[in-house]
Amino acid sequence: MPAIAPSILAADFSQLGEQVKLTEAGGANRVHVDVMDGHFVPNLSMGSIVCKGLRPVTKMPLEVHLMVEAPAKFLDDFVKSGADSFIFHLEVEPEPTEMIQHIRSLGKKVGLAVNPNFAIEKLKRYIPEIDLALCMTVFPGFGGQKYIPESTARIRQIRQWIRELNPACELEVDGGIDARTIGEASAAGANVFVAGTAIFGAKEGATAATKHLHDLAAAAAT
Ligand SMILES: O=C(CO)[C@H](O)[C@H](O)COP(=O)(O)O
Ligand SMILES: [Fe+2]
Repeated sequence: MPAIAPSILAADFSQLGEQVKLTEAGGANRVHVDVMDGHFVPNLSMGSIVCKGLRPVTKMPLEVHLMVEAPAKFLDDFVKSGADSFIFHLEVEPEPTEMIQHIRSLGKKVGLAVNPNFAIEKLKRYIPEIDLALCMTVFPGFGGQKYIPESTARIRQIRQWIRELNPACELEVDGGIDARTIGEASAAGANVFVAGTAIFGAKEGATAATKHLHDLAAAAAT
């Protein structure tokens, strides 16, 4: 079963709780919280206070995507604020085992992300240690970008390694996922789909858009 993770980066922050509930009504499975520090990526976004605000509003797990240079610094505050899982980048932690174990010791799930120009071979050896691999399908830092077509072959390769090394590991895609691209990513082997603009910017509303993406991903799944 595919999972849809609405990225609140694209939500209307004047009514964030309501926006998240709309996606939950459409069958969303987890909330994707994009944390940017202005160093690892050229943009600033949100911190743990957003998780604290959302925690009482939704039953969905809160997944924190750390696009920051020093992810370890922020973990405790996010845990206190109700975060359920952390994704950090292999670019900033080239030897990630200690960080993976630290996140597990906090009782949280752990994901490892790679940017579109990062050698995925370096991710391979850590697949047995993680709960989720995140294949970025845009360069991180901004919502509303276009899916990079070369991502599809990368997704297919990572899925093959996951089958061989750790079949329980999830494969997430993030960036430019919409009704036109989700089928391709799903057919290539992704099973968790982050979508911001395609959900919160949808003419038909966030509930219908979430359901539509879910149906398309399920129909294309291999
Ligand atoms: O990590 C991210 C950006 O760095 C976001 O999760 C991603 O861009 C989602 O936005 P959209 O669906 O609009 O592309
Ligand atoms: Fe993200």
